[in-house]
Amino acid sequence: MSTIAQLGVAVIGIGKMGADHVRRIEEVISGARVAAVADPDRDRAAAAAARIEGCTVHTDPVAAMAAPGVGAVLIASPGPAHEAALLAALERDLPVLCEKPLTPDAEAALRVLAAERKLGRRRIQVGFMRRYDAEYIQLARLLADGDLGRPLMLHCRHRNLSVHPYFTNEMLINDSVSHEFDAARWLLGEEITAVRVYRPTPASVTDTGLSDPQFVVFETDGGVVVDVEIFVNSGFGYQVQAEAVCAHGTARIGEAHGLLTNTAGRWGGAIAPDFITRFADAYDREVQDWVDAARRDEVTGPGVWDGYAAVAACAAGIEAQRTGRRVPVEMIERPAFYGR
Ligand SMILES: NC(=O)C1=CN([C@@H]2O[C@H](COP(=O)(O)OP(=O)(O)OC[C@H]3O[C@@H](n4cnc5c(N)ncnc54)[C@H](O)[C@@H]3O)[C@@H](O)[C@H]2O)C=CC1
Ligand SMILES: O=C1[C@@H](O)[C@H](O)[C@@H](O)[C@H](O)[C@H]1O
Repeated sequence: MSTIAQLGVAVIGIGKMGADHVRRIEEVISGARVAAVADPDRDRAAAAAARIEGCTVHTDPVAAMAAPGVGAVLIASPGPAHEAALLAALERDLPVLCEKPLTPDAEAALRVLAAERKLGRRRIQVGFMRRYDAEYIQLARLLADGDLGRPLMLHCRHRNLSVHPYFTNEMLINDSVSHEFDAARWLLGEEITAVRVYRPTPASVTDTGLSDPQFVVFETDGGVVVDVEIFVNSGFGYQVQAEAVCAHGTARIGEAHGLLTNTAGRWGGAIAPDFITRFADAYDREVQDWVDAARRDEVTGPGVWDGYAAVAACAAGIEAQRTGRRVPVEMIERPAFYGR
């Protein structure tokens, strides 16, 4: 097996996540360098490239993919821009790490799936970083061991300090709850079959009409019921918690992260401000794994099928959010190409 000496990565979209991934590739992980960056905001892209020798700056993602030294693509643009970038990367047969959501709707996800199948080999990994988080991995192993018995329910809480002002109700599902859809599929090894969304009297409604918080309930084909409190402008910090209720016990992650203090008649600790802090280790492991696999010409992380399954659940979630009804998830049969 041959291994590429060092992977030259084109990073597409240099916002909050893209800039953090540029730093990670340059300063944290091994085996890769940032060879090109692209953002419609040229100054933003130039600022990220400023201290990186040989890194070219582009406003057009396709030009970045064609730049000298580029052998892989990391997509961190907003969801609606993912399909075009994914198809362009597949046309060049480049390995890709694409931030979630794969796409904002199921039709676009199926076009990406068809393009990868036509290429004839898996090239795309989707950025479901919770699969690389130490606590999630512990929970996954515990459930797989079976000591607690059959999982019956998952209770999840997903709170952000705040989100971008452009965040919408659809993004609450596509960008935020997509993590719980993927985590539940991965933890349980089951597909999601139906989604319902409750909208309590909101704490806030933003200019985009985002009503916050919301409560999402979904079912799996193994009969597990999952509930998710999603509260994206909570104003107090970033919390991602999950509790599995099984036939012979329960298991909980995400309760307290980091230092706990006892002083002056009080105990307490800090809450992470955002995902960049809370999931720093998970992103590092995710990107390192992706680079290592890409250098061997492989994809080992969550792929297009996982991205599509989450998008299909999101589509049902958005319809459920709009109508207040229980909406079944519509999915195609899993192609043999994507294994089991
Ligand atoms: N895995 C995770 O935990 C997280 C994933 N994300 C995902 O990362 C992506 C980016 O999110 P943020 O960094 O928070 O957004 P952001 O708004 O901070 O950054 C997006 C950047 O993409 C640029 N952009 C817009 N259209 C573009 C296009 N067509 N081509 C290239 N660049 C374009 C914008 O100018 C901006 O600089 C989204 O898909 C989001 O869901 C975001 C936060 C955490
Ligand atoms: O992926 C993410 C963001 O896009 C999303 O906006 C947040 O709600 C999530 O917590 C974060 O992990």
